[in-house]
Amino acid sequence: MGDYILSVDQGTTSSRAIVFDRAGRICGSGQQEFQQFYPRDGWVEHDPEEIWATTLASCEAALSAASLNAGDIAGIGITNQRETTIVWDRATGEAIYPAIVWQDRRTANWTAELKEKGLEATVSKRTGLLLDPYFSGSKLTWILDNVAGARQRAEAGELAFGTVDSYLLWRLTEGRSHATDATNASRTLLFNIHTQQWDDELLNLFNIPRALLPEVKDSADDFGVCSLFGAAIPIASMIGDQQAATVGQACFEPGMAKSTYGTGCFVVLNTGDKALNSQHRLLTTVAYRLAGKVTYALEGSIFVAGAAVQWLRDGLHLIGSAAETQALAESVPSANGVYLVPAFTGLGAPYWDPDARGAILGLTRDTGIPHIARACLESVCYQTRDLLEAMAGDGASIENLRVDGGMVVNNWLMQRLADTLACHCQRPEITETTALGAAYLAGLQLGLYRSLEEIASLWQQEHSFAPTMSEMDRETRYHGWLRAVGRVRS
Ligand SMILES: Nc1ncnc2c1ncn2[C@@H]1O[C@H](COP(=O)(O)OP(=O)(O)O)[C@@H](O)[C@H]1O
Ligand SMILES: O=P(O)(O)OC[C@H](O)CO
Repeated sequence: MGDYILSVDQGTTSSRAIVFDRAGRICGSGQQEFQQFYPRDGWVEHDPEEIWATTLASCEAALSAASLNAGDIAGIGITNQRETTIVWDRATGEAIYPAIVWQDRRTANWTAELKEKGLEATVSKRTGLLLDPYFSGSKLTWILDNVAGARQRAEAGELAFGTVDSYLLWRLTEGRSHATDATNASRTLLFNIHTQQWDDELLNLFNIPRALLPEVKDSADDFGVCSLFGAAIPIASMIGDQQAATVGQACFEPGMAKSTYGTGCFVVLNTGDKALNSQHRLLTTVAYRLAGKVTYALEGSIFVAGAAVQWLRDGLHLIGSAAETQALAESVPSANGVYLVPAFTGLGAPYWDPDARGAILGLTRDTGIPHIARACLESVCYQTRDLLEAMAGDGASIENLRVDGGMVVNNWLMQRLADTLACHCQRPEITETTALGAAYLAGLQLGLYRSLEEIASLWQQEHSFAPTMSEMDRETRYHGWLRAVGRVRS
């Protein structure tokens, strides 16, 4: 057995697999995009079979790109888009309904009703979350109530529920393991983050039979064995993607924070063994659980970051590639008063407004594509500032932010981010931090690393962006953003 780790990163728009060596270097990777389904306004679905097929193909491609065989792989780590909800038949492994994606808002009315009944405080106290359709709980109830026979079959123990990690684990172990980890469980609205147990009162509230649920394990644990690649490989870690990036960025000390810019944007701040109760509508979540010990985090979740750039490319056809936004933004001295609020699926933290919709404001006869592209990138910076303002309100001021995700190759965006936040934005050598985090935890479980300290010593900075904008400029621009957001609120 070699000391390579195969890391599976199942994201919202593509499935990826990366082989890492012990030093955290990439040896080979594979990636496949898959189809997004928007069957109705506010609905977003994936085909679970496509999630599986693209994952499997990516793993095979990564092994082949690294010129390695299954026998060289010490273990597999799994990281995944979180909250996305799948129910499958335990006998056949087939899903009974498409995966309902985290961005899906179909249960907004129901979660609003629960809120009106005054249930949010109870739910928040136990889960650290809010009553929002983002999380898995109401999506699972919807499947049980809307797919013929699902509730009876669930009660009879014939069906299994899982977030994408559990579903992949089931497939990778050929139906032998039904488990999740504490980070993924902490996004379901059904899991008590203080007792680390599925919570009977929450299961009652959402009317979920216990027989559906996976076992909850540590993020580095013995999850089973995969024999699909020609040798038996232990699956040694599972962790939600934003938490995995927190590990990949080595944010192991309280006060350290990372921000990931992919489809959405997620800021995660390590709060150590304290589950802070946010007064500013941030989430309290499990950062990782190792050897039964929980490290908590505060999280700010933005639903649309890179997805707005994708919309410029695929929806409006204003650009040919995401990378073009940098030259376009640089080609004009300012956005000329234009603000783009990308509330395509409502607004996440700190607004939590599922009914808000997007807008481009401040258009004049002079507005051109460069201004819109620049406003699009700026919206990512302003939304991050909204989160950091909320964190500051909760007593956490962030001076250094470790950044990663597909968007951080954009140097203009990174400089603008540092200017908007008035903090240093540190880009690491390896920006595939999500896959890296899952690999590190698998390596920890298998004894390739002795401790988190050893993992932290592997983190290397590629570039740090320092703020240069005047305070007056920064504040004037941000106030314009707040006014624009005020215009799209429901
Ligand atoms: N140079 C760039 N400038 C701005 N945005 C970019 C750039 N390159 C990629 N992106 C955006 O980054 C996102 C892809 O990041 P990635 O981390 O792969 O996303 P995910 O894991 O959510 O699928 C896309 O939405 C894309 O529009
Ligand atoms: O697939 P990503 O990288 O956009 O991440 C999605 C998040 O996990 C949703 O909570």
